[in-house]
Amino acid sequence: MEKELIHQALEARKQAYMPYSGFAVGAAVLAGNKQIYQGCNIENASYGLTNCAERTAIFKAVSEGQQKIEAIAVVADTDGPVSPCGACRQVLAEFCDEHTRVFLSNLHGHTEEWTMAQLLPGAFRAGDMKT
Ligand SMILES: O=c1ccn([C@H]2C[C@H](O)[C@@H](CO)O2)c(=O)[nH]1
Ligand SMILES: [Zn+2]
Repeated sequence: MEKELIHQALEARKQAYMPYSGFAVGAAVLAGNKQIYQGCNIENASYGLTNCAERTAIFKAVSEGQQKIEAIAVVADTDGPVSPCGACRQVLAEFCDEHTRVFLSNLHGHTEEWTMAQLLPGAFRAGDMKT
């Protein structure tokens, strides 16, 4: 499973739209009945509107009715395993539980496995709100 997910993230990375940073990222989300949703980073001339590969993949899964992410892989050309940004960690936390497996890798196959709880300890969740 882990190898296939990382492979799918590598394939998704080929679609990256990154004319401003030149940094291509790919992600693959495992959800539902072993379905995989791929994502790449999509930049914008208004830089702040850039969407990371992780969020692209998550939003694709959710928009297809998958609200429970079982695992995610992320790949980029980094020295060590790529490190997801804070925004993506928070968005991931919305659709993962603390045990969700997170595979972070680079082009050399240097891979680390994290849990969601390790990726964003103390994540803010809807259940925290007293409304
Ligand atoms: O984990 C990460 C880190 C960065 N990026 C993208 C955003 C931007 O397009 C480029 C440089 O930050 O890489 C991702 O997609 N995922
Ligand atoms: Zn991000």
